[in-house]
This record gives sequence, C-alpha cells and structure tokens, in this order.
Amino acid sequence: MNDILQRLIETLESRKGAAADSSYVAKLYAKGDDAILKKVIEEAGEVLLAAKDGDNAHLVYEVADLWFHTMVLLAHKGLSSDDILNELARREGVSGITEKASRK
Ligand SMILES: N=c1c2ncn([C@@H]3O[C@H](COP(=O)(O)OP(=O)(O)OP(=O)(O)O)[C@@H](O)[C@H]3O)c2ncn1[C@@H]1O[C@H](COP(=O)(O)O)[C@@H](O)[C@H]1O
Repeated sequence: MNDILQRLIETLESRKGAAADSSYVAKLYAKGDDAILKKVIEEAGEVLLAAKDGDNAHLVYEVADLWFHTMVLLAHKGLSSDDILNELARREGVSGITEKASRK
C-alpha cells in the first residue's frame, strides 16, 4: 500500500488512546459514529460542488477531505483502507460486477 496511506492508518490507530481535546481525530472518535458520518456526508457534498465548478485542484482537495473522513470512519469501526483494497481486489474479474457497472 502507498506509504502515506499506511502512515495515516497508523496515525488514526494511535489517536484511539488520545484525549478528546488533544487532536481533531481524537475529538471525532469521542463524538462517535453520528459525528463522523455527518462529516462524511458534508465532505461528499463538497465533492459534488467542486466537481461542478470545473476547478480540478478544488476537486482534489475535497476528495482528499472525503477520503480522509472515510478513513476515520473505517478506523472507528475497526477497519482500514486494507479492507477496501481487499474488496476491490476481490471484485477484479468477478463476473457481473463490470457488467452491472457498464449498464449505468
Ligand atoms: N488528513 C487529515 C485531514 N484532512 C482534513 N482534516 C481536517 O478535517 C476538517 C475538515 O473539515 P472542514 O473543512 O469542515 O473544517 P472545520 O470547520 O475545521 O471542521 P469541523 O470542526 O466543522 O468538523 C478540518 O479541521 C481539517 O483540518 C484533517 N485532519 C487530519 N488529517 C491527518 O490526520 C492526522 C491526525 O490528525 P490530528 O488528529 O488532528 O492530529 C494528521 O497528521 C493528518 O495526517
């Protein structure tokens, strides 16, 4: 896996024992599922707006925010990007998935 993803996974794990007021991620963990999910939805909305304003640098910035918050959600649930990469790998060559996607 990409080094930055691996380092971020480790940082997200290390925040689990941290005091809520010591960092942004520790605060989100302390607030719980609903607060994390609210950030994911909020960032997804910002991705939508950025995709429509034609500024690709803005889009990259907002997708990074969305990606980061989904990683916080996964970590909070005891999962990580490894689980997503494994799922994507599993789909490679699975009959029906690409067929279904091409119908959209
Ligand atoms: N990659 C990120 C990252 N991307 C975005 N953000 C934060 O996500 C928030 C984005 O939400 P908004 O744009 O709505 O800004 P906001 O108004 O400050 O957010 P809210 O307080 O309203 O939730 C901002 O506070 C950003 O600082 C991040 N915060 C942390 N990281 C990584 O996580 C690591 C651990 O962070 P801490 O727990 O803060 O040490 C850091 O070293 C970074 O590598």
